[in-house]
Amino acid sequence: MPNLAFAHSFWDTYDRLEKQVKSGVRKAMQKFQQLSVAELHADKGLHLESVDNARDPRMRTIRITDFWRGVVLAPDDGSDVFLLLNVVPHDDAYGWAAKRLYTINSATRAVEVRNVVAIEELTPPLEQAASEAPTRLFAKYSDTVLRDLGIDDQVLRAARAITDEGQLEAFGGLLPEDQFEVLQFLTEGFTPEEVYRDLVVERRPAEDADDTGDSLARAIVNTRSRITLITNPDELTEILEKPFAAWRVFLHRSQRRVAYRVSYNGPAQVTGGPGTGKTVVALHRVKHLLSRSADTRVLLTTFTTALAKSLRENLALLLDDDDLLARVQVTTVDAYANRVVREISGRAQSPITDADERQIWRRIIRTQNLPWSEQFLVQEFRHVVLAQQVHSRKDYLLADRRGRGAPLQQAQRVRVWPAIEAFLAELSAAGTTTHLQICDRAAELLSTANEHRVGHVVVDEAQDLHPAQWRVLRAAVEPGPDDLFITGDPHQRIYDSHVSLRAVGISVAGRSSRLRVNYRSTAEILTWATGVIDGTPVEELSGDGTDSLTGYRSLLHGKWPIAEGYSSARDEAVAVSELVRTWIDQGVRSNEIAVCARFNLTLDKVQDQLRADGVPTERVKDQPRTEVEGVRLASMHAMKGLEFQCVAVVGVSEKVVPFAKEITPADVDRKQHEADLLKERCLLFVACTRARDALAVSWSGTPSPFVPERKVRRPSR
Ligand SMILES: Nc1ncnc2c1ncn2[C@@H]1O[C@H](COP(=O)(O)OP(=O)(O)OP(=O)(O)O)[C@@H](O)[C@H]1O
Repeated sequence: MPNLAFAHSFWDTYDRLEKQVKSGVRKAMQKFQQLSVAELHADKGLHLESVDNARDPRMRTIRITDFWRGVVLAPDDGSDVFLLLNVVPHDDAYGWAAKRLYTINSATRAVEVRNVVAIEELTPPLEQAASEAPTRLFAKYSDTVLRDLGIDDQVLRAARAITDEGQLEAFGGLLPEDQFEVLQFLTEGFTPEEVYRDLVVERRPAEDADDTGDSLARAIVNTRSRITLITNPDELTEILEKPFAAWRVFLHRSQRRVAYRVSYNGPAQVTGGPGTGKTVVALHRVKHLLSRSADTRVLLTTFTTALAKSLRENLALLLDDDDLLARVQVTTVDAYANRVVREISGRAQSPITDADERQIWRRIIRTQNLPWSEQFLVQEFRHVVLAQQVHSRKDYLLADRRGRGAPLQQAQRVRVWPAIEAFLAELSAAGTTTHLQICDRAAELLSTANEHRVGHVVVDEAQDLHPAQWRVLRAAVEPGPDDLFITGDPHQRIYDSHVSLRAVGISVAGRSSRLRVNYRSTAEILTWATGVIDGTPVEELSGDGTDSLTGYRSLLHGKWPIAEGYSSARDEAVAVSELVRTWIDQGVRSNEIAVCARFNLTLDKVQDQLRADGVPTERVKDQPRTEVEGVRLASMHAMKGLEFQCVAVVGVSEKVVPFAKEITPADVDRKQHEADLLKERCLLFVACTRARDALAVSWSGTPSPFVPERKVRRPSR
């Protein structure tokens, strides 16, 4: 019986195939497990046939349905592993298969694929253009150095013609994977010795180091980062049934480079737009850190309880080993701080809720007859007093209020400080505190309690963390190599926390990488959603300069999002329910559909309508288990970090997004006004980028000014 293996290019399309095509794939795959090689060739239904003019003579197609073909690499060296490469519509399959060539990398011994036709066509014009250029990107490396790193003749010729990084990136998708990665590493300033150590040695199987007799089967086993080999029938069923766990097995080049880098000489940061795999990278980094020593302990942490729950579930999927899992603490920063204080000081903490906090501020505004809003005082306390650890009137009068909008005159500060004191006195009288104060207490205690520290901290969704939360993370781990690994996206900052990481003792200079390819949403959804941000500059994650979405893209295609207005909220709820039912009729599971809104009240209306129409629903805040059926309903804030096949963002009307109450009037404070507007833009951006295949945005009355419909251009295919 032959063996079967799947290349990562297969999953890129498989996940999105319709049910009937998927079932065709499953049936075809079973034949590979049931028939001998001779029987496979003779099977009429499978129709295993060679491809005319294929550059790789091992290329074959198989019949999946009338309209779909599978593309397979058939061994011709006496080995027995068939490699499934792709599932492609009939008319495109032959073109796809004819241009690709699979080879074995001379250094890593892994299977790589290139678009050989495109490289041949593009190299001569590139050489022509380069003849005029003053420098070439790889001029300083000799042919021998490049060959030792696995670069072969064709790639060497192309590399010699490349003059800058932009050209390399543009060419990259055509080049064999490991070779492209070697070239990327070199352009990023790594020495050939470092590339050899971090990439070649890491991938090349030790036992094969001197073996030159490569067979396709052996190389497939060596290509664990891009190919999964099926060793028993149950595994086949499992892998085809659970396609979205593909991230466990395949990391894309840029992801693997950052997640499995042997070591960083201090804190490292990974940024990237929504869906670029930052969480996936954080999880794999944990796996890598655990593999380095048997007693490594890791704190994997994030912002909200829902995100921590999802990290915990996904880490269990990735590690699948209780002993490894026991060495990782997965929790929110606040819960971690709380636990540290409880364990070290022996006293349980009772933080107040946001609602209680606001109530106290309202009372203080009344009794002290203050001219500021409760929102202003909440922010002043959070972003100045707690952020900068201001403990006295004198310090407050001198405090730097950078990022807080209009300056406060001394006379005004003199009036604010008694309000702050009154607030702190109320907390103390009631025996309570705030989460952020607990963080500071934990940081203080950790600085003298080494035994409570962990070996490494990995932080996901870092963009909303407050300086006090950063301080506790800084204190949780001894400064040094691989102390902190931070992932986040400043375009998804929805709580207005602005931090200079350097100021809290975390410098990521020289250890910062960016992911640019979105693996979640279609290019159509991404283009539309990016229009919500409308090019507004956003502050970098580390607080140094601004961040942009330049180069951010998706390789997937689908339908253009639906953006639709209704005359009343009732009509909108009816239409949304109808759309949800259409998605379900098309085969989408109800738990893969989300409806989200700025307010819970809007969700109540849609929920009533869905129930009346017989559609099961679940509120995300109730934390239903992933497999429980029911359309998920969530506020925009609660959508952070989640994803669904289809998403309806409802109630996106003029008065709701941005929500007037959250926006400081421009005449009161222009800077804060702009910051508040950006926060609301980011919120809508987060909600829209949760959708994988379908996005619908709706409103009643006048649409939100952030709805970009008419301004953005559809991506070309
Ligand atoms: N290497 C991979 N192979 C398969 N799927 C992947 C891979 N990397 C990411 N994905 C998928 O892309 C989606 C987005 O990944 P992830 O949640 O890690 O992105 P993110 O950058 O953290 O997103 P966000 O910032 O929007 O929360 C997930 O469905 C994930 O499984």
